[in-house]
Amino acid sequence: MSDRSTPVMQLKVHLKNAQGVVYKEGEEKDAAERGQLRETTLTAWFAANKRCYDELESAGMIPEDVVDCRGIYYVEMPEHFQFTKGKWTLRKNATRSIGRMHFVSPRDQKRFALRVMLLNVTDAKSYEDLQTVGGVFYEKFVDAAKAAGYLTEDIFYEKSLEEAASFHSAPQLRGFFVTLLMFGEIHNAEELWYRFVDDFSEDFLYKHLPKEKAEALAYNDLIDRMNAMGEKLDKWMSLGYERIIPDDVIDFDYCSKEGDRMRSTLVAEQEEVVKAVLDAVKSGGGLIYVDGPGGSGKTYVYLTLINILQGMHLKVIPIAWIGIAASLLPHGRTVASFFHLNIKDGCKTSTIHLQSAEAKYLAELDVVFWDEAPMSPKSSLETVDQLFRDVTKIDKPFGGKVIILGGDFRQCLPVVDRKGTDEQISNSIKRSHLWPLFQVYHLKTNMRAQNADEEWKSFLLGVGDGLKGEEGTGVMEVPEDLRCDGDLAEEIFGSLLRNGSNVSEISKVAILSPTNQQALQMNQKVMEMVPGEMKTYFSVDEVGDNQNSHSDAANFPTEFLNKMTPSGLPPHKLELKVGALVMLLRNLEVRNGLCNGTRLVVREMGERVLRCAFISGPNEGGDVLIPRIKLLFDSGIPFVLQRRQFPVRPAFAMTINKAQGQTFDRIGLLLDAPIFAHGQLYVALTRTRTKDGIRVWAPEKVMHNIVYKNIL
Ligand SMILES: Nc1ncnc2c1ncn2[C@@H]1O[C@H](COP(=O)(O)OP(=O)(O)OP(=O)(O)O)[C@@H](O)[C@H]1O
Repeated sequence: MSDRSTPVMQLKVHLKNAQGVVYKEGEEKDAAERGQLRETTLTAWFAANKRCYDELESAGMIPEDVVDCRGIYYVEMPEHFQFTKGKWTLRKNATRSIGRMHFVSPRDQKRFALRVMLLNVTDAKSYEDLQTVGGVFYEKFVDAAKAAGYLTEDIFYEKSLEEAASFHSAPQLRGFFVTLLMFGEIHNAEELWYRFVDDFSEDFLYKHLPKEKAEALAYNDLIDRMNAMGEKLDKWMSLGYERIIPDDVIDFDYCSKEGDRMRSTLVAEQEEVVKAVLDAVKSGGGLIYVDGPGGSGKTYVYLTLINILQGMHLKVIPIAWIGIAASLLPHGRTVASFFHLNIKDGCKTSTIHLQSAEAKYLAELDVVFWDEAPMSPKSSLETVDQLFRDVTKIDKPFGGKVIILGGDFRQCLPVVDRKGTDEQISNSIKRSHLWPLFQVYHLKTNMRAQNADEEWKSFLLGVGDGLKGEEGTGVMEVPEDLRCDGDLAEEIFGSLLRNGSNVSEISKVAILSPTNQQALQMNQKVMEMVPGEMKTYFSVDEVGDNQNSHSDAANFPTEFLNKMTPSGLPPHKLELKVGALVMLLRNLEVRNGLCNGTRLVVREMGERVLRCAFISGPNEGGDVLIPRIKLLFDSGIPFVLQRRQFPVRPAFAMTINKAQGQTFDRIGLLLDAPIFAHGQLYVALTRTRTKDGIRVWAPEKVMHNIVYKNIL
């Protein structure tokens, strides 16, 4: 890191005769000609190399006043020479710079391949030299880079598809391909499509459809899967297949009748919410927050309302902050993907263009249902407010739409990296200037566990409301009948694993802990208890923000990167067994239930593909293929960690935050590090339907109930 104060020099990456120029209107032609004459850092590098070789040929040596850049990479030039007046020259003073090549998106195939060649080739005297590999000239940079073996990613993804195709199921293979496109750096999507087109369209071919129709249907399925994730297939490829709009015609009559039927079953407090929403719709806008602990029927009320409103031909969209909650709603989407929020800037902006089809769709929406709202940062709410004002051109909150937020402030709040309590609270939607505009309705009756032990239910509410635990510290004794004094892994998983219980039984139990580190260790322990052979997958780790020069990357040796397992990333050394439970770490396909947090069981372990099955939910038992993808992590570190690995972690144990939204028959709560954040104890203890399902391991037999009362 001694380079910190070294100046950084940006180096151009442009195709032949495509250097940028500045021009005035009307002078374009002159400017273009001028541009071609002007040397850039790149063309000057070619020229410097050429001069070396010309001198060698004519004089047999390189004179002292000539730049000798033989064996020097383009990005290294500023370390040795200076660039003045369109030429690389000997440095006059001692200041050295670090070179960085301009970032190029992998989707800009030609320039990306050129950049890859520049990273790996020295002594090039021209573009043609870069395009010549092993004496063969390649018309395209992409082909040259492949021939030289620098685009190994393409080969990796091709092999992944080959392996996935052998597991054989066309819809799964299409899902797999979409994941590869979205999370890999694929430069040859079209080529891969044509290579595997028969595998992609096999289900339609099987129905004896003509080949062209079958391919069009498969291609359309890719478009729809991409759209459902808020992405566009034509970013990767745009082929001339006929567009077949999915058949999602709404049966208004059915919705209207179903809405009426469900409404007739509501309890009074639920009916009050329905009435308030219908009034808001009638009066042309309204903001409502539905508060309710788990099981109080929030989702049931949303479903009732969605049916009623669709029966009235209104446009509604259900969204949720976390993927798992979104996948439980009909056509549910995550907030960030639906509104194209920039996660990188903390959701302060959206990338939706006001002239786009998405903007038009938003302007036409009538009602938005936003579940798990307390987990959303206030910036997301404020950005969505502004977005609706912009797309509708109506300067009212949310452009006059009806917005229904729902959730439970007793549960965990938005995660703010490495920040303290104050930041967490100030990041909550309750601290937004929009919050006072929401009318709050409370659902209190637990509709899920109506027959459960009243005393336990009221104990849990006491925990959630911060009435249990010592004032200030939250310390409370672990109730005697919840205590585990022995080995928690053994108590929760021992007999299940020894007796060879089926997946469905094993999936109904879990160990929860406040920190990632404890969960990782516990997973290792339980994985060893699982019968069968262990397979180890090592990740490929790199420093990768595409701006780093060779010297930056060298500051972070691979062994150092390998040791990192930040939360949200799979480990470098991923140990799995057939029958092991794993948790997905990315929203791969929310529409199909593949969300960040979804638990799966491993069925088959290939080299580049895992075949897993859903263990719960509407897809239970269904197979899914998981590829190795590129996962990025840059929070709190001075570089981007790029890890290619299966986006899964063992899921016998998980953090309490990850368990939010899931229900188990039995949990073990591992508290060798104490609970530290708002709502964690409440979330942990409410994951089971009954008290008998809970075992707590805690030193000194105490636990901490942390509740920020000013957020409730
Ligand atoms: N009025 C009702 N009539 C019949 N069943 C109901 C009613 N309200 C809720 N339920 C049922 O109670 C259970 C819990 O309801 P629901 O899932 O909607 O709660 P929730 O508040 O969304 O819970 P969570 O926050 O845990 O997701 C569900 O099985 C639901 O079908």
